[in-house]
This record gives sequence, C-alpha cells and structure tokens, in this order.
Amino acid sequence: MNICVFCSAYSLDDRYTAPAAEFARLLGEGGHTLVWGGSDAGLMGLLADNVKAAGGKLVGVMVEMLRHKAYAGADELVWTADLAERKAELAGRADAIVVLVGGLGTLDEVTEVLELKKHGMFDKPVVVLDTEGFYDGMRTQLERMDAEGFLPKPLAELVTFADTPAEVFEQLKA
Ligand SMILES: CC(C)=CCNc1ncnc2c1ncn2[C@@H]1O[C@H](COP(=O)(O)O)[C@@H](O)[C@H]1O
Repeated sequence: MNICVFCSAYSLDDRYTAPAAEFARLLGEGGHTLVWGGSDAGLMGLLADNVKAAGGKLVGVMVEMLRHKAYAGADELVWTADLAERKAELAGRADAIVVLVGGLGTLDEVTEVLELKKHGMFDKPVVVLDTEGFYDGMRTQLERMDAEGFLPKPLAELVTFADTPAEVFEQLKA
C-alpha cells in the first residue's frame, strides 16, 4: 500500500518522535511505501529514516523551493513546481493518508484532502494519529460541524482517529 503521510517538518520531543518512529517501523515492516513530502527535516526526516530501516520504500514528492532539504536516500523523488501541485501529486499517489502531528503545513494538507473527500473527488481512507491528544481540538471542531449540519456526509466517512500507531494499521485493514 502507498501510504501518504502528512506531518511536521520540525524536530520535536520524544512524546511525538517515539510514536512517529513506531508508526514508521510498522509501515516499513508491513512492506508498504511511504509517500511523503520528501524532506530530511525534523519529523519528516525521522519518519523516512525509520521506514527505510524497517525495509519500506520511500517516494518523496518535493517542491522546487525546498530543494536544499530533499531527503538523500529516497527510492524515488518527484519534483513539483509549487505546493498546490505537490498536494495533488501526494494525494494522487496515495492508497491511504495518515496524519501525524504537525503545524500549518500539515493542517493545510489534511483540510484539503477532507474537502476533496467531501466533494467525492478523493475516496481513500484518511486516518489521524492523535498522539498525546494533539488533535483533540480539531476533532472537537469537526464533530461540531458534523452534529450541527455543516457536513454533507458523516464525519466518519471523511476521517477517522487512532490513538496508537498499531490502531492506524488496524483501521487501514478494516
Ligand atoms: C527549513 C525547513 C524546516 C525546511 C523543510 N521544510 C519542508 N520540507 C518539505 N515539506 C514541507 C516543509 N515544510 C512544510 N512541508 C509540507 O508541509 C507539511 C509540514 O508542515 P508543518 O511542519 O506541519 O507546518 C509536510 O507534510 C510537508 O508536505
């Protein structure tokens, strides 16, 4: 399975890096391919290192303006002209999307795929790994949208939440 991951490009503490490394290990050992932003920075680099160490393949989708941060050991690096083209390329190559902790870039990526799903223009599973309750705020907001008629389909059809890396893979099998 080509698993596209959105996550932080920053270096984070162990509360976040340990579950990300565990997720990467399960991905690699499961024989999956990581499709990600192709960067060696922070959590993105850690993810790629751990997938590779566990025997998984790496497909990076990089944007020209971040060429200096490209991950050196990817099996394939795809170059895109801008962030919009990159998001389309990432989603287009994904059999599933997993969202790890991240900042505005991650939020931008996940909201875009959920909006595409809302319109039936993307139909792959999206699973949020809610490490340390990091996404509780986003979840509360989305549940309120769901309960108060802001979504055209049930929230569970757009995105699901997992507490642990193992639970992410259980959900992807379901
Ligand atoms: C100086 C530095 C950290 C450069 C590396 N910076 C980056 N390299 C590759 N993709 C990125 C970078 N920054 C943001 N992104 C994109 O936005 C997401 C991360 O942004 P954020 O850290 O959550 O907001 C990633 O999923 C990635 O697709």
